[in-house]
Amino acid sequence: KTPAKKIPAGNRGIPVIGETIQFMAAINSNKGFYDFVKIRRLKYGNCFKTNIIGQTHVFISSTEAAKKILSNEGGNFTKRYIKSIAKLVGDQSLLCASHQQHKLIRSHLSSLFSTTSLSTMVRQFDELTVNNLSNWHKKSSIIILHEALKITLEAICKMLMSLEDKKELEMLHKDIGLIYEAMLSFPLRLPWTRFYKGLQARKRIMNLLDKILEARRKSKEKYDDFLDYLLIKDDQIIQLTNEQIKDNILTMIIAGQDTTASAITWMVKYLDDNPKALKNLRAEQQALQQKVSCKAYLTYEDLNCMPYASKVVKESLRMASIVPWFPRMALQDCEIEGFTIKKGWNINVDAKSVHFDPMIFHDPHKFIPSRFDDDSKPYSFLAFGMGGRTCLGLHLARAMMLVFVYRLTTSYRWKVLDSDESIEKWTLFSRLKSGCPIHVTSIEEERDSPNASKT
Ligand code: HEM
Repeated sequence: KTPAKKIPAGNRGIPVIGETIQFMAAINSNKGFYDFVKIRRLKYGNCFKTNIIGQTHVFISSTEAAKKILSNEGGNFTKRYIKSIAKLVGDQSLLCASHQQHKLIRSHLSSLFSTTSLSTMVRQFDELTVNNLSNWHKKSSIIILHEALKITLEAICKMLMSLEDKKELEMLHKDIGLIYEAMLSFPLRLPWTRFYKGLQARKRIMNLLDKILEARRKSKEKYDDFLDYLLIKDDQIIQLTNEQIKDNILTMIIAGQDTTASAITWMVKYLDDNPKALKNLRAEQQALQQKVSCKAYLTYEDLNCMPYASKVVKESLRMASIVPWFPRMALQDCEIEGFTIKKGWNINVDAKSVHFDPMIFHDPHKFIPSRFDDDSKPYSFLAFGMGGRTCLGLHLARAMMLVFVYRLTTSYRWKVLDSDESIEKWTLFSRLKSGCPIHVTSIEEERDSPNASKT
């Protein structure tokens, strides 16, 4: 006899409103919105049910469930974001497009992330990082998050559409910030709401992209960027429409800037907390510096000579779990690990809890890069998702983190000035509220004056 199916436990809250208020309270607290999930998982176990903004949400946390849902072999699930996110990124965005549209857009976009474009990106990102870091020792403090947001945005905009105009970049920076703040807000279009301000910011960005697209279509010049590739006329390939191009350029900025900058910030903090790991890392990076010192900038191949730094990056991503869960919707009634999942329910893969499962990662709250010396269990490292919706920018994100950490560890020693671990409110991706302020001392100056401190 087959065992009876279970309905996930949980509190559906009060009629209509469900647990929306508790969810919003978590977003608005300095523990971050994941706290909503954490509290319920501790109470109900690895699979629980709740109701947010009129919808049933199940959260599930295990490598087996992650495999079943993310590999989606039975075609039981589709990706689904809450309404406010869908409106802000646009309905042609890769994040929200229908299954068929997604296939078409993803195939266009993934061809852009070739080894050749990654090599160009590494060179460009390194140049931006070197310039940005060059005067840090002259300042009393540096907020890592702010600097990382600046360089990741500049790098991504150059890669996508050769946008380098400082004024336009500044405007874009502000508007992308407004969109982030609106992503988790209640979708009310009233002029004083975060959601409305986010939509206005989206409009301004669309106008800028219209201008860039129009100029590009008229231009005879060759740009070596994503936009040029997307506009190439080829009868064999179905072309993307203007709307598809614009929504997906915005999507790549949104998906790439904040995530990578937050990951860099967490990495700097974890290294400051773990002097032994930092010492190992610095030794590796300084040895590499000796080898590559004849070149002005790092190459993509140089990143292969950073085995320890690669594990530092991976461990930082595990602990930070920047995207804590992955939202999907059940397309039909199905069963996962003995639990009944009804058609139309949202089912979220709780990646953060897999990352902190002591049965998978020993001492999960400790920063131990060497844990990745051996291959990890399938579907246990989920920082970039898995399956057909895996992060498109994962190699780029890793490369940016490696370049950044190389430049930081070979140029400076640093001390974090504020150890507050609060999470910033209203952000979709987990961000340190302090932004990780640091004070740096130059390693080069230290060499020149042997009595300088070596903290
Ligand atoms: C450390 C930085 C990053 C992290 C942690 C990250 C994480 C993720 C995760 C977890 C997903 C999948 C979510 C799901 O399955 O529901 C995703 C999707 C995506 N990411 Fe990233 N990402 C990062 C950087 C980037 C960068 C730099 C880009 C591009 C410039 C990018 C572009 C995308 C896109 C386009 C998708 C949607 C793919 C699809 O739905 O087919 N990401 N990312």
